[in-house]
Amino acid sequence: MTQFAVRAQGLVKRFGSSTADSAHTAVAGIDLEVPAGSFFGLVGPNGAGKTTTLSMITGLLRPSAGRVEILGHDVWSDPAAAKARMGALPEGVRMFDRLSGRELLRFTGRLHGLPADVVAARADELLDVLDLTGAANHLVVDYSTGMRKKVGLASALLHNPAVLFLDEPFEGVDPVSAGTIRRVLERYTRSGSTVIFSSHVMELVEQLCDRVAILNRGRVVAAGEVGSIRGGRSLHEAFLAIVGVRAQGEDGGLAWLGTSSG
Ligand SMILES: Nc1ncnc2c1ncn2[C@@H]1O[C@H](COP(=O)(O)OP(=O)(O)OP(=O)(O)O)[C@@H](O)[C@H]1O
Repeated sequence: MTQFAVRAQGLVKRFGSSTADSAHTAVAGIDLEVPAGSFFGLVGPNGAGKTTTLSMITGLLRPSAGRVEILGHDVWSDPAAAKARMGALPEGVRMFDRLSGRELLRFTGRLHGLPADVVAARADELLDVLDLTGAANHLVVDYSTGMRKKVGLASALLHNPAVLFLDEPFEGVDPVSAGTIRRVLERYTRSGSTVIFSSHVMELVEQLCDRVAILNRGRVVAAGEVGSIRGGRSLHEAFLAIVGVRAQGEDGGLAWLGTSSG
């Protein structure tokens, strides 16, 4: 029987009053099944609902409707069990950035209840693998975007979770750091753990993931093995065909753009 790392049923998120005209449905009923051991990509155009979906799945945002399980544990009725099994690198969530990288990892490890010596050893190893040893004693507030992503990834991995959620882990990251992150994730999934990450970089999703879900306007419009979604095309082409691109010339207007007046 397939074991699911993540099972989401009927997830809905409405922002604003549910009755008023101003209510906005960001996620309009999502079902998602991620088999344990998958490298799973969540893709979609801007505003499709990726971050909102990941936030509901990881217990950061309460759904308006629906339920989510992590390895059989309900995220909202049994949060401690579900959260013990997951690590997350959310987008835009503040870190304790007045700590150094090493302090942040040690603090995170102690929050997970790990013994101090285990935390210290794992923190040093993660800092080394992620090329952060040289910056380990610098404040996180002074880190570059790529360094912040890497220390966030280290924090998410420290307690060796079975399921890892990453919201745009490669956004704003240079190719060297992206390669480092990639190697760590590949090493992690080889041991049977599960990664679910959102991205706009189709080439990366195509190379890394075995399964993918395409979101558009708050719904899953395609999901399955990457090969079957691609259907002989590149994932980029499949994405454009499934999501739909505006026909040429439909951009209209902007006749003034590029016609210099002086
Ligand atoms: N706190 C909020 N209040 C109101 N609307 C919100 C809120 N958060 C997200 N939304 C809306 O929900 C929709 C989905 O947003 P979300 O950030 O989940 O999309 P996304 O697929 O992650 O987009 P991107 O690729 O641009 O990061 C958008 O229309 C967004 O404006």
